[in-house]
Parts: sequence; C-alpha cells; structure tokens
Amino acid sequence: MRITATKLVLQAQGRTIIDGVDLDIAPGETFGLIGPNGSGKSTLLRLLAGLERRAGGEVSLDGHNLRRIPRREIARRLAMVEQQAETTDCLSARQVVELGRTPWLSALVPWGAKDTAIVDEALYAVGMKGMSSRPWSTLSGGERQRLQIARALAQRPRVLLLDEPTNHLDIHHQLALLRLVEELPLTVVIALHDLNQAMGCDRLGVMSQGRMVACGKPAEILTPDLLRAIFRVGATLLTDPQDNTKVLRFHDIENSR
Ligand SMILES: Nc1ncnc2c1ncn2[C@@H]1O[C@H](COP(=O)(O)OP(=O)(O)OP(=O)(O)O)[C@@H](O)[C@H]1O
Repeated sequence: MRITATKLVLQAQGRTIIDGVDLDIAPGETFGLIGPNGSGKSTLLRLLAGLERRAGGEVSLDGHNLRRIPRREIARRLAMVEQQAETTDCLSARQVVELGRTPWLSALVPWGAKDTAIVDEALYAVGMKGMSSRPWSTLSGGERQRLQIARALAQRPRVLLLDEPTNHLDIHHQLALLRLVEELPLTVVIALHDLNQAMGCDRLGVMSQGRMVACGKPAEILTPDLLRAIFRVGATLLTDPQDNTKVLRFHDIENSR
C-alpha cells in the first residue's frame, strides 16, 4: 500500500513541530526516519497514522485521503507501535496481542479459529509464544515491546508504523526484529536512532527541527557532511571483512581535545 503525505504541518504551543513535510512511500518499501532528539520523528509517525487531528496537510493511503476513511477501516490497513505503548488493563500477554484483531471483529463476524491462528503466528514471529499466559504487568520492557509488535502484526495491516521498535531489546532481539521487518511484505515506516541499523532500510528520511531535510538511499544520505551537520558527530565508514557490509563509527567532534 502506498502512503503519501503532502505539506504536513503541526503547531503546538506556538511552535512548529512538523514543518511542511512531503513524502511518497511505495508499496512494500521500508522507509527509515532518522534525526536528532526532538526533530519530529514520533510526531510525523502520528500524523501518518491520522492521530493528530490538528495537523494541516494531507495523508493518503493508495490515493484515499485518511480523513475520509473511517477509523476502523484505517485500523484494518495501518498499524502503529508507539514508544512506551502501555496497557493499563489486567491483561495476559496473549490478550494484548488479541486486541490487534479488534478492527476485524463485529457482531456478525465474531472471534474464530482464523483469529486464533493469526494471534499464534504473531506471538511466534516475535518469540513470545512460550509466555502467552503471563500477566502483562510481570513482563520486562523488551517483552512488552515485542508483544506490542505482535499486536500490530495481528492487526494484519498493509502499512506498519514503528517508533524506535528496537528500544528495550537486547541485541539478538533487535536483529531478529529488523530481519522480521525486512521480510514483511508490507509498507513500513520505522523511526530509528541506530544509524547502522538504518542502513538496512530501502530509503531514509532525515528529520531536523520538524523538516525533512534529506531523503534517499542510505548510502547517499549517511555522508560525513550530513552526519556532522545534522547529528553533530564525525563518522568513519568502515568495511566489515566478514561480508563487506559498510559500518559507521562515530566520533564526538564537539568535546574532542
Ligand atoms: N503535544 C506537544 N506539545 C508541545 N510540544 C510537543 C508536543 N509533542 C511533541 N512536542 C515537541 O515536538 C518536538 C518533536 O517531538 P518528537 O517526539 O516528534 O521528536 P522525536 O524526533 O521523535 O524525538 P526523540 O528522538 O527524542 O524520540 C519536540 O521538541 C517535542 O518536545
């Protein structure tokens, strides 16, 4: 599913938080959002999900204006995992994932074997099948994060918006999640802080002070000049001798003596 944004703007408390962002993300593309703290990545994801009613501009899914699509229909097409997604209810791990099926259920279409299978598959995909009966309140930050991703997968969306999904995850689960995202036949927009992980995206958009200041293939975007100007770090591009993958090593340029 194609996701398009035109002239997105959001102001809050007299400040412009998102400032004229245009985007066109192709079906099946994995688009990474990078940028310093406070540059607008999370807010842009919320705008793309239609969660900020005060926003100006337009978001479209396959050419259909999001504002004209009923919320339930949006939830069948698009799932979002926000940072620190919480659930306050006394739910088990499995029940949290089951919430992902809500947009597909109704009085005429009650829970069925297909929903059970989809939830099983989502729990399996994030390695949480063995913990499905555990109460949410007893789970670690990384386990909760993986369940929120499973909930989004159970929604069976065609667009997945992920806000720093590798937060809280140990390195094994970070790599497993990124591989899972790469292999999903979905359009994915993913905010990332780890620029080496961002190199695995098809394209990157660089946010700075609410504006998208660069957009393109990772190798074209992650240049020493851009890293210095936007992230205020020096960087050296190294080559991993094992598979010739390019790896960035960063240097603090402001406090070096
Ligand atoms: N509701 C709000 N009211 C006022 N300011 C807000 C609001 N929401 C976000 N902001 C501000 O907008 C800016 C962008 O925030 P946002 O969370 O989108 O940045 P981010 O790039 O995701 O940051 P981080 O990397 O730290 O997660 C920040 O300066 C933030 O303080």
